[in-house]
Amino acid sequence: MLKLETTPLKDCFILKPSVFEDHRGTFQESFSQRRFEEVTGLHINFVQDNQSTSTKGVLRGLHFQKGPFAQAKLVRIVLGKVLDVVVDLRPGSPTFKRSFKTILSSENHHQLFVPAGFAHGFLTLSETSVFAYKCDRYYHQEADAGVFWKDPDLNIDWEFPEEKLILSEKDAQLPHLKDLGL
Ligand SMILES: Cc1cn([C@H]2C[C@H](O)[C@@H](COP(=O)(O)OP(=O)(O)O[C@H]3O[C@@H](C)C(=O)[C@@H](O)[C@H]3O)O2)c(=O)[nH]c1=O
Repeated sequence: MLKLETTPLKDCFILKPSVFEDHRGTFQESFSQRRFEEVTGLHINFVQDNQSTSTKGVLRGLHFQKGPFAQAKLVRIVLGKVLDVVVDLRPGSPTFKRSFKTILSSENHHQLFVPAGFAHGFLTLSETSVFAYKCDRYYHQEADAGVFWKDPDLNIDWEFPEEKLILSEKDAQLPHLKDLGL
């Protein structure tokens, strides 16, 4: 069984797979194309799987790929706990510039579907995290883009002490929405 829960953002949803537990541990189908299509009605050809590890306080984001390289992503946590944040950057969408945040953890096993045209980021809340995601477009360095995590126009409460955040040099210098003409 795979359950879908809507979010306040258009086309963005949470997937909750069945998790089987026994004396050995747990089992889940972390992705089944057939079940994904049945539950979402979407036919998406995921072509790249990514995995990153982070320590507590690492904030990656908010990222997207520009134009024709925009990626839909199906994101999940393999180990640990993160605050996952998405922003609808699709001009014309009824939820344009609105954000949504949710906890993804190896306890709740939730997955988040991030539509193409969204910016995405996450903050590691556990001592370490292993984050995994599927993308429907290949990585293109030239199309790599992002929005500053603390953009006042987004007003996202990351619920974490700012002085303890760890960012890449690139992410610390990302533009604001208004610099992107959004
Ligand atoms: C994303 C990506 C990065 N790279 C390389 C580029 C760079 O040398 C190194 C680290 O890249 P980054 O610093 O961009 O990695 P990271 O900050 O983890 O980027 C990721 O953040 C999350 C929030 C997302 O949503 C992803 O789509 C992706 O943008 O890995 C690839 O080779 N392929 C890829 O698909």
